[in-house]
Amino acid sequence: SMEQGLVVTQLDIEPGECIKVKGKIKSDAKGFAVNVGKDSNTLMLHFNPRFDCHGDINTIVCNSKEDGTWGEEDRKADFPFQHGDKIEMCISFDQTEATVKLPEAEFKFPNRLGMEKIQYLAVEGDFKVKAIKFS
Ligand SMILES: CCCO[C@@H]1O[C@H](CO)[C@@H](O[C@@H]2O[C@H](CO)[C@H](O)[C@H](OCc3cn(Cc4ccccc4)nn3)[C@H]2O)[C@H](O)[C@H]1NC(C)=O
Repeated sequence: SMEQGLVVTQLDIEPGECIKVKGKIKSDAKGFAVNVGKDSNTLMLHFNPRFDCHGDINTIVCNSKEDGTWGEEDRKADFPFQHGDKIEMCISFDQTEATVKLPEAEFKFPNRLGMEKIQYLAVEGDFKVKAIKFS
């Protein structure tokens, strides 16, 4: 079965705080995802870089999930990832939007559910987590 990635629950991340995820993209990565929100069924942000999956090539797909139902997808123009990259991303949010900050790029996604805290983090797919930091 699909091996489960890192999951962190019982978090209490507030607006302006940052979740840092450091890791390595596998050399044969098809895609990976970073999910933040309340739990696996209620996501503020599903940040899903796709190298080659679901028919997408080198495309970041972002979405929200409310009570298990996906929202409208938001496909980003930039794709600042390469196979084998070691990356550090910093995820933060406010009442308006979530931000994924990378060294050379920044992505915004609306806080559609008006979430006031992040309690859940999951990293899935072809990404090897090396460290996480909450600040
Ligand atoms: C063209 C008509 C069909 O539309 C397609 O419908 C698919 C099913 O809803 C869309 O794919 C889903 O998009 C979601 C975001 O909107 C999620 O990315 C769905 O994947 C969830 C998921 C995570 N994981 C774990 C994982 C994550 C990354 C890599 C490996 C495993 N397994 N399944 C993914 O299956 C896919 O993005 C969508 N494509 C388009 C162009 O709209």
